[in-house]
Amino acid sequence: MDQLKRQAAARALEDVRDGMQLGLGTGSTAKHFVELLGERVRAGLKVIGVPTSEATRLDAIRCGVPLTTLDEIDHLDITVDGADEIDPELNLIKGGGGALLREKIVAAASDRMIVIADDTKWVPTLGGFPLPVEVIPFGLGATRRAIEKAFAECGVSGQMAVRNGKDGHVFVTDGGHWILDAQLEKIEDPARLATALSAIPGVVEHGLFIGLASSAVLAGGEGIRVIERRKPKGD
Ligand SMILES: O=C(CO)[C@H](O)[C@H](O)COP(=O)(O)O
Repeated sequence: MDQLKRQAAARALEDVRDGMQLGLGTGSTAKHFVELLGERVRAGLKVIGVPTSEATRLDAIRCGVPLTTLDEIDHLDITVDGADEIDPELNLIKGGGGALLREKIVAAASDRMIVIADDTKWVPTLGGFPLPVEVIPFGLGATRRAIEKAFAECGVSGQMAVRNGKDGHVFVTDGGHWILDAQLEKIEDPARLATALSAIPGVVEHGLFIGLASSAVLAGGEGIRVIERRKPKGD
């Protein structure tokens, strides 16, 4: 599986040109991209990156990839990031690694988002992977109830749990927030659910990435498949 992730990362790297400003995703697949990019940088490629997490920032520094911020530059050419699920419209569930907020800010600031994954992430309908919802700890009970109401209005339901870290304590995001993971099984209308969740006070961000991915590079036993989004970015 790790080989497939690296193959997808290598394929995305083929789209990177000298002088590009890149968003650097988070997770085990995106980490391969950062490592391969580092090799190219050491061979003379001139690029600059914006990391989507503290973990990726440290990886990029280790690999020698120069970094900047979205305060210093006004746009990114390409963001390359992984995903937890990808549907045929290239809508995504992200946030398995807890970096969804920065990942979405960076993807939205990019001309193109290339999603890299092994082909087990390709699904007909989103929802098998628990949907991460990043929340402010204050007033969590009220936020939870509002989220459950939004789920009901959007025709989905399922258990929701506060995410714990490997140490058994509550997982705290890079932004200092908590994550609720919702087991929804099938999200028939992800765009509607995304809009409903975004309207709830206390919800900082959610892991539904609608209309952000431009293409997906899927690596599987049969080789690599590149799927281009049919509609323009943002639709
Ligand atoms: O959204 C993410 C982190 O917040 C990751 O991109 C997603 O969890 C996929 O990770 P991996 O490449 O390790 O399977």
